[in-house]
Amino acid sequence: MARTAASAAAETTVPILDLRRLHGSGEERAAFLAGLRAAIRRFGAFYLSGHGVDPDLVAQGFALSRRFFALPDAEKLAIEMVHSPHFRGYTRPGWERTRGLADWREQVDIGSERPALPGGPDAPAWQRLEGPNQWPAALPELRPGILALQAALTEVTLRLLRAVSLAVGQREDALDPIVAERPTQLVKLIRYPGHDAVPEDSSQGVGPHKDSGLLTLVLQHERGGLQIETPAGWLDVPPRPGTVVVNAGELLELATDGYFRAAVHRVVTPPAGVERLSIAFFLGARLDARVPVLPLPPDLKAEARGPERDPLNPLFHDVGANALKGRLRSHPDVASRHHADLLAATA
Ligand SMILES: O=C(O)CCC(=O)C(=O)O
Ligand SMILES: [Fe+2]
Repeated sequence: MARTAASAAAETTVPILDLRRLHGSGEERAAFLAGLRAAIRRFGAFYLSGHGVDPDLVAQGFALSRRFFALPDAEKLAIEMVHSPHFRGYTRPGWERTRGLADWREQVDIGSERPALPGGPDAPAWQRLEGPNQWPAALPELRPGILALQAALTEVTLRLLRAVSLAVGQREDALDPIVAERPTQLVKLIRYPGHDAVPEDSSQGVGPHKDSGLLTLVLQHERGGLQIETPAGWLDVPPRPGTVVVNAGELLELATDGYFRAAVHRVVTPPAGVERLSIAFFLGARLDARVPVLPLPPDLKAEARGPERDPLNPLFHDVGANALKGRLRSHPDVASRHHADLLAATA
């Protein structure tokens, strides 16, 4: 049924789903899957409880993040992203862009820890996204701590992805081929400085966007600021103890032919004197895969609107092209230093 602005306005938060119910009785499992489908269809996002990620790993992740951001600028800039053709490393506040405007946050991008591919003139451009991370010499604990967290978040997100397939009437392994062996993993440690530390005319922590992969988990440390766009306006998604926020990404929008739409979301700059830490985990598909359009059952197919057509943000079934699009746009300094040939080709 079409949602009216009035009913959406009554909504104060996105639903909470308990992943333990997926492994409960038949009835619990069915209720979980129905709730999952409804939440992604309606909001593109939800809270997930019962996810089983070790709270100590999460606490350690935030502790490491805090220590990293407290390092002297010279230590952080030693691993600045502009040194990495693979878009890994540190980005200073104001250097990332969303829809052309500066995002007032600093962050470290830590992707799948794999060697660079050989490349060469005929290699597909997405191969440039694979390669080693940059690790700070001044904080050697970061590497094991964040890679352990990345592994735990990958495991739960893959489990959730199988549930998403079931929720739209597929076999649970329907999307396995596009994530087998080498899914795209990205952990982003993020710090949003308070309003006093950003230019006065901006409250853009990160501007409105869709995530380019399959599913994103957002861990928020104490402070809110994340908002999801709904027909009735922006909905706050503050932290809730024991939960993570899950966003559907562009590849799920493509796989369901728009039955699901990726969540448009943003983060608002915290008040003066307050900082906000978050850790986002992005699960994408294999960069060499093509996202299939799943054969939805007729009742769902009838409600699939097709993927959104936004000239400013075309969506690509070729996973590598979709991932590269987002990276080149968000990090123009990396793009012009390492990938000027691609910019010239798409200009
Ligand atoms: O920091 C957050 O809460 C969300 C970050 C986000 O949406 C992103 O980095 O894509
Ligand atoms: Fe995002």
